Amino acid sequence: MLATLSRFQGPLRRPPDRPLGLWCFLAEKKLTLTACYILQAARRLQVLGRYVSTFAPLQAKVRAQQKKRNVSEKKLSRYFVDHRCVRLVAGSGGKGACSFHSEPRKEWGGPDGGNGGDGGSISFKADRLVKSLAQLVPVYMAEDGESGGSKNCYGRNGRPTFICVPVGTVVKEDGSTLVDLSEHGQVYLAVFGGSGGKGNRFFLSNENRAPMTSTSGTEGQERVLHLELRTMAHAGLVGFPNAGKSSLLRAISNAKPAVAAYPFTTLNPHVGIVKYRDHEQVAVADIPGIIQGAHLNRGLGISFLRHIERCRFLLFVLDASSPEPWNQLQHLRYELDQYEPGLSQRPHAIVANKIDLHEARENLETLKSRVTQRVIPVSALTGHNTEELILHLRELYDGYLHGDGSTEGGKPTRW
Ligand SMILES: Nc1nc2c(ncn2[C@@H]2O[C@H](COP(=O)(O)OP(=O)(O)OP(=O)(O)O)[C@@H](O)[C@H]2O)c(=O)[nH]1
Ligand SMILES: [Mg+2]
Repeated sequence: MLATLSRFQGPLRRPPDRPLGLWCFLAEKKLTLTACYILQAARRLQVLGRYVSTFAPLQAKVRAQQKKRNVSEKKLSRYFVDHRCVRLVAGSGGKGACSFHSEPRKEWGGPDGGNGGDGGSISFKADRLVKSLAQLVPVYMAEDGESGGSKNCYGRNGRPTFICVPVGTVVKEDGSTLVDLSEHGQVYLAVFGGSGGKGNRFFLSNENRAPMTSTSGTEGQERVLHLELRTMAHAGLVGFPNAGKSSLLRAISNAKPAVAAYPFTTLNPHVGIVKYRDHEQVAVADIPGIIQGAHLNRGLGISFLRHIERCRFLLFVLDASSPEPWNQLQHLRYELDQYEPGLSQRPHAIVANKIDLHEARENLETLKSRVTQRVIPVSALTGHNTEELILHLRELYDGYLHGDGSTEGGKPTRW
């Protein structure tokens, strides 16, 4: 017992050769030092605790302050893919098994070969979180069904494959449209998997008590399909290059398309949302510039006009400062009708942009007298009269909700 106690006393035990006064001094110093260490450790922990607790909100604040970087148009055209050709190969069915039941003292167990599983199918699924067809690969192969086994075991079916595509994807085969995936969650079963083969148990009959027949599964369907993405927006900005379409979209919505003083700055459609006080939202798409002869593949051609096809109403953006802006309107209408007859007759408004310039103000009256529709003079640069445009946009949208949208047969699209 004494020995144990003396071991516990450990370092505080006075060595027999040390005088009592010195030993007390050293012991006291040791205690003080230990207390200091404990205090220091506590302080460090406190500091660490404060650091840990304030770190996350601090980071969040920094993150919130960081602006969303504008992706350059060149990069965007790499990421934004609006058409793709894919080969789909569904899974083949599994083989049926040929086997006989085997058990001691049971000589004629009978056939027990199970059927093979069905091959996996491939479907397209519209997903509102997917924005481009860029992630699609050229070939999709679904899983094959498993072969059947003895003891009446059926093979497992191949798992179905779902390819997520953006809402607004049109699936075509040899030029004809198969389906228009215009609603979130809509599924189109593109290729069916092959059916599984039959095991010899399937062929058991009164005439044949020991069938040796089993069939192999059928091949899965194979198809080459063309996918096309058509941007879904309520309004489309249509105009010549440099007319100020992107500047206008920047002025009226939260979108940030690139703006520059050279033609064909915009290479891909951009969608901006115009928000109203009653929480209605109108989607406006900025389409790359069209030039005279675009239908003959001049400029960027008319391949992107497929994005206009989906727009319920159009905003013809004219550079009012250019000589004879009314001619621009004629050419734009002609090009649209070349792509799809009657496309230019959709509900529309004419926007005379760059009204801050002297030449534009001079041309405005002549432009108004030359066209029958309403002309809205605006300046995307200074923001002058954009309110009138936003209000007119709402009128067009209300017209679409109450009449035009329902004539298309579908539900009006809301953002
Ligand atoms: N003075 C003036 N300049 C404008 C106005 N709107 C646009 N611009 C200028 O016109 C040039 C072209 O503008 P963008 O918005 O890129 O024109 P865009 O129609 O989108 O051109 P693309 O993308 O090439 O089809 C830029 O230099 C703008 O600063 C305006 O209201 N007034
Ligand atoms: Mg542009």
